[in-house]
Amino acid sequence: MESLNELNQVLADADCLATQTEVDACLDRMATNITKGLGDTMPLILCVMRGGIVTCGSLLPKLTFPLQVDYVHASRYRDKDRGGELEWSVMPQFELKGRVILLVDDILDEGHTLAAIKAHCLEAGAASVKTAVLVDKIHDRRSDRLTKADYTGLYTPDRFLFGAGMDYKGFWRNAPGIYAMPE
Ligand SMILES: O=P(O)(O)OC[C@H]1O[C@H](OP(=O)(O)OP(=O)(O)O)[C@H](O)[C@@H]1O
Ligand code: HPA
Repeated sequence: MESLNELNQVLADADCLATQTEVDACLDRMATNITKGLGDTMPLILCVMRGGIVTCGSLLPKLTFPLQVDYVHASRYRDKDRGGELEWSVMPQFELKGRVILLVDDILDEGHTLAAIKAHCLEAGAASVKTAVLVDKIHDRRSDRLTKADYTGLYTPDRFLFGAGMDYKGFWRNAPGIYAMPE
């Protein structure tokens, strides 16, 4: 386990790529576009735990139309900075058949996580599955199963990020804004 000093130093040494004010502006834009696209579909919002909790929790009060909320828990990084096999811990509990679904996550990195969850929802009979991410990381390792999200907050360079739901070794999901580890 990292020490308190080490974790405080991580934040102090990191580069802030987006302040909380900038993140909030991105969330406002996303909410406007989601409302335009899904406002009359009574969608089921699926929060992708754990990273999606901050983006989803921040977006929900900005979506002023009827919707339902559930979550999935799937992880492929755990506390590491490289992705592995996707491990599902919790499947959605709501019936997915016939539903318009919006998957909400913190980051689209290589794309395997959202691609797999989207495929699961479609196999379960969802009418359509859209994706919303706060961050899209720019690089050439993106899975061709999901090259871009339907709703994106902002784009970042290919650096290890934390804050706004994204973790550094399990910590700092709560950091206000988006931070990159020093290069
Ligand atoms: O596009 P990908 O390369 O698949 O990576 C994106 C996923 O990685 C992170 O989850 P992680 O596996 O770290 O679990 P967490 O949500 O518990 O942090 C993040 O929250 C996304 O769900
Ligand atoms: O850059 C990242 N930071 C934290 N979690 C992540 N999951 C995928 N990419 C990242």
